[in-house]
Amino acid sequence: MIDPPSQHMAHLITLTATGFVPFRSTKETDPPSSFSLIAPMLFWGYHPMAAMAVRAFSSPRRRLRSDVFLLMVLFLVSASCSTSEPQGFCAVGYEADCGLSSEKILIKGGTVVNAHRKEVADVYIEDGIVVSVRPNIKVGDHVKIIDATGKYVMPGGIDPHTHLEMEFMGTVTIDDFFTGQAAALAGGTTMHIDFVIPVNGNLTAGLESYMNKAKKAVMDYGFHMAITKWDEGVSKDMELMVNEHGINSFKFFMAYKGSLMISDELLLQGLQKCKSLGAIAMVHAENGDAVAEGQKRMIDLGITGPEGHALSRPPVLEGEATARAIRLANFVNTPLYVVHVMSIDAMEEIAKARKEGQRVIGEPVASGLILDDSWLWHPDYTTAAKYVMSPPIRTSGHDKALRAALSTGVLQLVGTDHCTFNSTQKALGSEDFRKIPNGVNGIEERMHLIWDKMVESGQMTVTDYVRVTSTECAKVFNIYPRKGAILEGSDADIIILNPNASFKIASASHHSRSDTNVYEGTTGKGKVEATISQGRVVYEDGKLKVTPGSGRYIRMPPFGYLFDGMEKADAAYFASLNAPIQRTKSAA
Ligand SMILES: NC(=O)NCCC(=O)O
Ligand SMILES: [Zn+2]
Repeated sequence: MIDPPSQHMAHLITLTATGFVPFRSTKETDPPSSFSLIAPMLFWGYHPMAAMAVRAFSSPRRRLRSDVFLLMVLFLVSASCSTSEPQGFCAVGYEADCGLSSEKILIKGGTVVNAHRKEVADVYIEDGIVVSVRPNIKVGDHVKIIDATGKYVMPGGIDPHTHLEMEFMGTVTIDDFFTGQAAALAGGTTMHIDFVIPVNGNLTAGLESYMNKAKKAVMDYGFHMAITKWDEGVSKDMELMVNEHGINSFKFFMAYKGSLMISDELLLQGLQKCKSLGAIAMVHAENGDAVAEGQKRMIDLGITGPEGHALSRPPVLEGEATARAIRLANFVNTPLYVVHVMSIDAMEEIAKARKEGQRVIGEPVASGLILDDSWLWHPDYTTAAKYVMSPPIRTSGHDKALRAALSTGVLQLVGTDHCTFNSTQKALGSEDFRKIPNGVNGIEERMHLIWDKMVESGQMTVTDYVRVTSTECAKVFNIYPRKGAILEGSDADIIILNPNASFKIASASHHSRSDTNVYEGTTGKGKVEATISQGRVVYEDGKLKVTPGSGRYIRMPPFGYLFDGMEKADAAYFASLNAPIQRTKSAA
């Protein structure tokens, strides 16, 4: 658990976690700039003391007390370190080089896997880019050699669905762009796409706020944007987001009545706007009005615990909203992306639409593929509450059906919806399940869980694993083959996975700031042993080496492959109308 809200805190965590003296910049007199972020290279191996220290700052009350202590320590630490705050961020298109030293790396003898093929080959990396992929590459001195014999060399995972430092249900998700991304890297994910939540409906203010949050980023990231209200300003701002700010997807919440939920009328406006901009419309598909009724029903029945969450929003409400969104997208003739598909009901609506030729993407998440809802009935509140997310984790059987749909191409890519709250935050709903902050962890666990459950079990090929964890996301959001592939010219975001090693998940050793983990105690085969991000080894031998501020904002251009040929379908539609009919005016 590490999350410095500032560079100063990063120094402190380095001290606490490893006992190292913080790296002291030789450029202390330089003016504040993003370069100052490069100084503290955080060597972050797991250490029980670090875990204790981090956990000690988890609960809001303890945090307040410890913040005073931290401020004192920070004052002392900052006296000997650069005091510069991060300025700006490494944005693709603005700065070619963020000033980080590049590494030359040769990964030797592994099985290199892309979504389209696997081959035994070497991979040579220079300046953050894959330079060559072929057998027997010879290199000179000063090249770091990594022996990957017997291991898989794959594109780093891309998580299409995260919520870092999100204000939600009266609190803020506990992982921010530092801890959340560090956790991601430790688990083999090298890029994620987070959701910008507008400020009072204002998109520009929302983006500014998230750009600030992301200043401490340690890996590449992109943004989707939520749409929570509709007027001329929002419509114009959507144009700005796409054409100026590199956002090519907008999310519409059909649930969370009274906060994020939008009406069908707004959804329709939004779908039309997305189509005109070449942006992907995404939906959280649950019938929010019916959920509110279901919640009232449970409370009237005296069901106030976490089980009430699942009982109040059954699969039929997810299926209904999914079907509605699909039909509206069909009416508009624009692609639709359904986030966190949690039930057979929703999955079957997607299957039906795809069979009929509609461009619908279905994203299951790790929790829905792996877990079942029996946890919500656990007698211990803290245990039960950590499984509360929306749509809910379903009864046993939905998970298996979703895995089958993923392996057969009915669903296309896997996210996490990493939206983590610690047990103190989850306790906000101890008297009323409606107040339990919705969300579970997953950003660190996804790559391991999907490997073990899908590949190790024999249900999915290794190439399909790469497709669902990385390549398809890069393609849908139009950043392939820069991301999602190990090809000459691709970004060197790479993992090395040992299929014979094992993993064990535990809150005591994970890198999230949370004190709980919904996969607590889970073991499996297939271990990410090294993560390379932007051409630098950031995770190796169980240790993280991350640099706050080194994460780059990845712009995602509009009109990705899902829009190819859409205009022909539009033309066919107009031709089919057989209208208007020329009528003569009747004499009467
Ligand atoms: N899924 C969830 O429970 N929390 C995050 C917000 C959302 O994606 O609905
Ligand atoms: Zn959602």
